[in-house]
Amino acid sequence: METNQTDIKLKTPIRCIVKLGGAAITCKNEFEKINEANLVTVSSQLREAMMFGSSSGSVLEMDWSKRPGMTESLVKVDDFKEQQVLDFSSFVVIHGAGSFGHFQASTSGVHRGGLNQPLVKAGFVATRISVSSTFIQIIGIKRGIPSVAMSPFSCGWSTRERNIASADVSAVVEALDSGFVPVLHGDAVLDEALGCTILSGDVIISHLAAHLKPQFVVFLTDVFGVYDRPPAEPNAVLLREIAVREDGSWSVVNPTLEDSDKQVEISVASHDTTGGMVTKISEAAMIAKHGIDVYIVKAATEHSLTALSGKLRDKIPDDWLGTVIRHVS
Ligand SMILES: Nc1ncnc2c1ncn2[C@@H]1O[C@H](COP(=O)(O)OP(=O)(O)OP(=O)(O)O)[C@@H](O)[C@H]1O
Ligand SMILES: C=C(C)CCOP(=O)(O)O
Repeated sequence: METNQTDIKLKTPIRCIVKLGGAAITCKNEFEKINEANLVTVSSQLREAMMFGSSSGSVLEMDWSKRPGMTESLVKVDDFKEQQVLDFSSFVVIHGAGSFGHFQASTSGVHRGGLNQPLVKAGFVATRISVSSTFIQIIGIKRGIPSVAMSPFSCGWSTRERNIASADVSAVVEALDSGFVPVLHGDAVLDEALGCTILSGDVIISHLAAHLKPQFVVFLTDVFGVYDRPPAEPNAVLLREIAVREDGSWSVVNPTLEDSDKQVEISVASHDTTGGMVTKISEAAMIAKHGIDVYIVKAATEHSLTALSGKLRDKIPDDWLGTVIRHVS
């Protein structure tokens, strides 16, 4: 894999890489519909976690621009002159597509490649417009978080047979070192073998974690964690802890199942072009292999705030709902 980074040195160690799952921040089955309530709560929780648990202090929107049709911005340029420099811990945010991008990509087959076909080429363009608009709305609802957009396609990321072939993280490192919160997203990218494909936010987070070595990784989604079968099915059991072995294989250690190596049953929405929960678990296992704890948790809940705040690193409280994926030697 050509990743163009030999020795990555961050000025400050990175605390957390978080994925805002498309199933949580959008209404995944409705075309291009944001789940605004979740997004607002998630943004507040992110800010609180970045500010080391403090929810106090004035929140200044980073963008005071007044656009046609918008009411007057509450923030004025002069407000920034009185503001103290805020001490944020280092986070990287990646958001999934949810109801943005997956519909365009699946109807035109962008994930399967074939850029020489007019429908695929148009689909590539349409997918990128859609995922970029999600992005704009997400950073629009920011809570004083100095976020900057870094689209994988625009940063030159590409794949070969759907695996990352080139993904220079130096721009992400520079943004972090300059005090910004880089925001990346699942994207349509060029593929050396297929022409094009869809790069999932779940794969991006795993690539970044391998190179940036955060203290922990959080996947926020619309269910409490990984279940032994699709959570809508009767008697689905939440898997609280999954142990990943040196060779990347994994098994459930809590709760104790009759057959701990039994694969979990997973359903994936028909318009999902990136594999849904299947991809998430395998990428989470890859991350855990590096000794980085991964938490899969329901967004906009007390459990997601606990995970984002890093409190699970010492001890997992009995009443915490979510799935921990960690390395065992
Ligand atoms: N065994 C399972 N355990 C947990 N969730 C499952 C399982 N099988 C299917 N699912 C479904 O997986 C979905 C979450 O995965 P999905 O990839 O859609 O999340 P996301 O990362 O939030 O979205 P996106 O990929 O659009 O960013 C849930 O809505 C859930 O119903
Ligand atoms: C362009 C698309 C559909 C990106 C998909 O990213 P994901 O939702 O994180 O799997």
